[in-house]
Amino acid sequence: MTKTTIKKIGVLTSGGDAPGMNAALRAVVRACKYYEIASIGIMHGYEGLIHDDMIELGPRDVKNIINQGGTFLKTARSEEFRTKEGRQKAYENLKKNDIDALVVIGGDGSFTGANIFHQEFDVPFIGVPGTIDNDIFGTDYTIGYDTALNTVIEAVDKLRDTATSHNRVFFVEVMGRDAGFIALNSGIASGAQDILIPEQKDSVEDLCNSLERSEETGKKSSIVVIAEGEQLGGVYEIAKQVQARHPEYDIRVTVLGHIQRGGSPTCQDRVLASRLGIAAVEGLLDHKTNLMAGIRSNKVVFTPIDEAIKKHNEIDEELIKVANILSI
Ligand SMILES: Nc1ncnc2c1ncn2[C@@H]1O[C@H](COP(=O)(O)OP(=O)(O)OP(=O)(O)O)[C@@H](O)[C@H]1O
Ligand SMILES: O=P(O)(O)OC[C@H]1O[C@](O)(CO)[C@@H](O)[C@@H]1O
Ligand SMILES: [Mg+2]
Repeated sequence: MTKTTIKKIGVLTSGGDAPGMNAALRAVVRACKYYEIASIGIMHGYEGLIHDDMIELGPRDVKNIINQGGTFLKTARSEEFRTKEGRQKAYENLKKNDIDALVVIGGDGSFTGANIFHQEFDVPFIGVPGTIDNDIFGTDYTIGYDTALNTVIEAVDKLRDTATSHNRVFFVEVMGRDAGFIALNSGIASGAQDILIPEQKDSVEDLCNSLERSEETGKKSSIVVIAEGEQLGGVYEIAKQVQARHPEYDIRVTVLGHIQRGGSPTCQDRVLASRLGIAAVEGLLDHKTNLMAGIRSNKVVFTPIDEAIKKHNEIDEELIKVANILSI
């Protein structure tokens, strides 16, 4: 199937939604029109392939969505697609709808699914990294990450107001079950006293030392940003352990949760999504497959999907240093 002339591209969004997925969808649909091929939107991620839930899309069908969070196509974490039978059904529906290739907008799991599907049925695909976590190798930024960061700092700025008024210590949990990019960058931008991420070995003792150090120099309230995937047992457990060592601290915990996944995408996410959506279509028309379109040093690049899935962007040590120096 790889060398078939592509006349119709199917596009889906899969995994956790991310602000900017709609802008990517819009770009895919309009690029298809520009290159005079058809596009079809597959609903609910891989579920829509399995259950033949798809809609033909033209340029006007994706109007007024560039500014909207969520995903017009809906998304899902499809258990059935993890099975051979589920993927067989997906392939049959793909043939039935004359779809020649796929654009998969999602995260590492979605790319893994597409890769297995390709190995089994030789369906060409290109991945577009849409996840707030920024945990995908081969791109400096994933779609949704910048918006999520801005949502976090807006929330933490508000928490700072009340923390300061009451002389409190706030522990704020942000998303990132495996990655600390949101925590590290939002923590720096919101002036956190400490930032705990899964990629770093932290301890409650070090955290207490940091809080005590700032207290000694006159600090009356603090914000600690903690990534969801941090290894010390979760934000409530960390707060409990700090409270045990410092009964005098007035501690509060805030879990920002799914608020981080919503909202109108930032300019950066809209532009990124627009560029990558077009690149994915152009790549497929150029008979590229099993690649992810990403952005590196502000240039569109393609990375083998295996690398995008298996390799990891390292946490930038310079950012750790910045966070440490500024929390003096
Ligand atoms: N090994 C696999 N085989 C088949 N399908 C898979 C596999 N891994 C993931 N998928 C499919 O991809 C979907 C999305 O994967 P996952 O839930 O890991 O999210 P993601 O794409 O990594 O996005 P995010 O991490 O941002 O939420 C899964 O629900 C499943 O349908
Ligand atoms: O919406 P769900 O299925 O609870 O998933 C939450 C997870 O999805 C993400 O938002 C994106 O991968 C993670 O940061 C978070 O751990
Ligand atoms: Mg993932």
